[in-house]
Amino acid sequence: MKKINLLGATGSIGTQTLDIIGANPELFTLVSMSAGKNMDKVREIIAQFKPKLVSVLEQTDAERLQAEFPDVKIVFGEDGLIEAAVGFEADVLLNSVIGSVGLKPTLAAIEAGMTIAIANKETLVAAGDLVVQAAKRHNVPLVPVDSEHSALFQALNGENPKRITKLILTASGGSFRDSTRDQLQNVTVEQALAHPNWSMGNKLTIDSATMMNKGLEVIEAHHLFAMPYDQIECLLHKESIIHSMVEFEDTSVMAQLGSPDMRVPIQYALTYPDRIPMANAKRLRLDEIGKLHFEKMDYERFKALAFAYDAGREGGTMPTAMNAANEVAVQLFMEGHISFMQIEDIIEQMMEQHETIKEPNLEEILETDRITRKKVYGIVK
Ligand SMILES: NC(=O)C1=CN([C@@H]2O[C@H](COP(=O)(O)OP(=O)(O)OC[C@H]3O[C@@H](n4cnc5c(N)ncnc54)[C@H](OP(=O)(O)O)[C@@H]3O)[C@@H](O)[C@H]2O)C=CC1
Ligand SMILES: CC(=O)[C@@H](O)[C@H](O)COP(=O)(O)O
Ligand SMILES: [Mn+2]
Repeated sequence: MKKINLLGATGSIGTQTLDIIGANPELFTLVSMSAGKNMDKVREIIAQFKPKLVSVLEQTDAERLQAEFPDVKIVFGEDGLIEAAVGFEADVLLNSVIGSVGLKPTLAAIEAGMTIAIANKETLVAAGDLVVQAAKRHNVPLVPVDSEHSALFQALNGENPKRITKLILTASGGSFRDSTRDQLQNVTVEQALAHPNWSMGNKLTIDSATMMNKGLEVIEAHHLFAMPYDQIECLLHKESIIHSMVEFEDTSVMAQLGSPDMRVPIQYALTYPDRIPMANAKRLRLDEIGKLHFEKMDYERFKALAFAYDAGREGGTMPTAMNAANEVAVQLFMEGHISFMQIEDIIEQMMEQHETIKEPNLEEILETDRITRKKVYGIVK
């Protein structure tokens, strides 16, 4: 029986993780969880999964929940999130919170010696070196949940990493993949939220539309697989059937395929190195799909992806600043304060202004994140 602590339990990855836990009660149990503000969902989860501890964002919500569920320990805020990550000697932290707020709980869980199943890519972008170094120091596995990285992880199973020539991340192109840059001037939030293949949380769906998601994933891959940026390539693949590929010295290419269903990589992260059957999943029928399409990535069209390569190559606190600028800009776009194209402008401006700290410590990373967010709010005001 694997004891799981789940951050972001009310979100897209969180609820799909709960589906897997619920479908396999003899294998997995939910010990501790966190949520943000969705209290209706929290009540449902407590009733079904009976976790020992629940962390929420706001103190007032925590007090109300505590009165309703006296047998559950209810905590809140940043400290609560850390407690939810490390509590009760659980075996695995599945981190599916959104944003760099996931960094401190991840480091705490690594220090507690837990296996980390990581969906929360912003943490790896903001502080990949720190997280990977800590995981090595504590001999803790970092198991990817993100579909592309799970694909790479699977394609690399049993391979000699020295023989890799490149990692190929596939990209759907997002909601505006068939639009020119001119056509993006007045697009709406609703249009940006219409992803062609995946049903995901709002922030990630917008990231996919700007192609910043692929940029975050390039940096994520750099850290998870210790691969130089020159050996990480992105390829447009509209169907999201090939989830990513690895090319080796002998020219062989290993790909992982499947219908777009995040429960597959989530479950694999929980059962690795084993596999178990997947309830109600659609089997891949290539004879029905017929054709798969591939296009060269256009870095002029998808500027945010080019920014991410720049930030990754610069290293230090530059990816931290880029990520923080993106998180705030996406929020401001969703709230109607800026246009879609201004997301890129803000990221570019913040990266130009940022003075990189090489080999930053945790405080320097947190300070970069805080200052960048403040600057973005400042310019938009
Ligand atoms: N969705 C997907 O298919 C995939 C997601 N990922 C990554 O997984 C992570 C989660 O994505 P996704 O599930 O889509 O996101 P969602 O927006 O659906 O869920 C985010 C979760 O985090 C909680 N949350 C939001 N803000 C805070 C905060 N400040 N403090 C504590 N908790 C907070 C939310 O709580 P509440 O809703 O209660 O407010 C919710 O539980 C992201 O890093 C994303 O990039 C990676 C690959 C695929
Ligand atoms: C499901 C998943 O892993 C997302 O991160 C996905 O990658 C989004 O797809 P695109 O960014 O390729 O549109
Ligand atoms: Mn992905």
